[in-house]
Amino acid sequence: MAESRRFTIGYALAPKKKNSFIQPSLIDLSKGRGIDLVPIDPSLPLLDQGPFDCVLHKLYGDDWERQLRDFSARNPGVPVLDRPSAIERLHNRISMLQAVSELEIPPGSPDTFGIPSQVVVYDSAALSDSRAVGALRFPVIAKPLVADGSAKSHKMSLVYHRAGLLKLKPPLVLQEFVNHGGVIFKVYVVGGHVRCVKRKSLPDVPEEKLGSTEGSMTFSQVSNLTHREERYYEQLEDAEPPPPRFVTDIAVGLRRVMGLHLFNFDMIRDVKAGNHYFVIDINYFPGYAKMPNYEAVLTDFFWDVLTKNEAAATGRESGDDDDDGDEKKGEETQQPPQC
Ligand SMILES: O=P(O)(O)O[C@@H]1[C@@H](OP(=O)(O)O)[C@H](OP(=O)(O)O)[C@H](O)[C@H](OP(=O)(O)O)[C@H]1OP(=O)(O)O
Ligand SMILES: Nc1ncnc2c1ncn2[C@@H]1O[C@H](COP(=O)(O)OP(=O)(O)O)[C@@H](O)[C@H]1O
Ligand SMILES: [Mg+2]
Ligand SMILES: [Mg+2]
Repeated sequence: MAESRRFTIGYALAPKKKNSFIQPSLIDLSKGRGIDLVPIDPSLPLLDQGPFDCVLHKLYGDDWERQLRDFSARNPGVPVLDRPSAIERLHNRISMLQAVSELEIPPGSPDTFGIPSQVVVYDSAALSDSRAVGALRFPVIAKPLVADGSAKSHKMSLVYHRAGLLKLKPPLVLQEFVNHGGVIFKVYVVGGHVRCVKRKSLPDVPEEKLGSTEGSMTFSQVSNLTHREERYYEQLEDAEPPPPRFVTDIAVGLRRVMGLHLFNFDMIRDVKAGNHYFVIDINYFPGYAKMPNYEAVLTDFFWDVLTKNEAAATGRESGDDDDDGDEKKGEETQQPPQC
């Protein structure tokens, strides 16, 4: 009896990511579908490793990107998830959110979306220049411009008043703080699969405090903090999720515009408008292990990428000119998201 085809996915991940994502449950489920997940050693040349049917990665740095480019040049038929040139825009908090402005969503939903007003500040002098920051309404969140996975890139300040800007260290993005009921919606995208989950966020700034509160408050990765306060759980449970169709439309649009398969985005609902949402953050290859049933979702995705790629390669060999390009590798059926 003929052996069934097995696939090998090489993964290159930082140790923390490897520990959270490469769980025995994922390895076993994938293995059962004929997919072996094999670590890539980033300290050795990528070209000396493999062979791989697909490369999965989240590493930063020019050397790694060069290695991936060389790998793709030598192995043009092997999908690399995702292309470094597509990931690049997510390393800068301005180009990241420009993707949202590029979306064309079919009309029909009563819900609307956008990004908060923001300005980029490259040097300290601009922090006291009213031409640069004068149009912003306070409070604002100061976010490091670069989102490179470092602890520093997640360190933010909620600044209540213009004087609070002076101690900040550019380059950074000043973004208007939006009262949103203390809950964010994290939308995880894995190819065609979309899943929305609720997480705690910064609490609203009461109207009476606006304009009167001095100074600033620093914080980091607030949605990952383990708060025991019941208030948060109540807020989370009570929060009405955004309509699934609306979430899917944004997810599909972002995926097309960015050319990425693996990402999530953070969305908040303006408490004032009620049906207006702001996308505030987009992350490449986020913490999928926190997504319910992530093993099955990722295994299905791997299977789709590998089998469609193989079918395309076979078509190419047999002269069937049906190559619809890298963009379509890993295209799956669209699932409605759940919150
Ligand atoms: O580690 P986790 O599970 O908290 O995942 C982080 C993400 O959390 P999330 O899934 O959105 O709740 C996290 O998302 P946020 O930026 O916190 O919204 C980032 O994607 C982070 O990657 P990096 O530090 O920006 O390179 C992700 O960190 P890495 O696992 O990629 O290091
Ligand atoms: N414009 C905003 N208005 C209100 N809260 C915000 C805004 N931007 C960010 N936040 C809060 O700050 C947190 C971190 O900001 P985010 O841009 O998601 O950075 P990170 O990449 O570190 O997750 C969000 O999860 C949310 O709680
Ligand atoms: Mg975030
Ligand atoms: Mg982020």
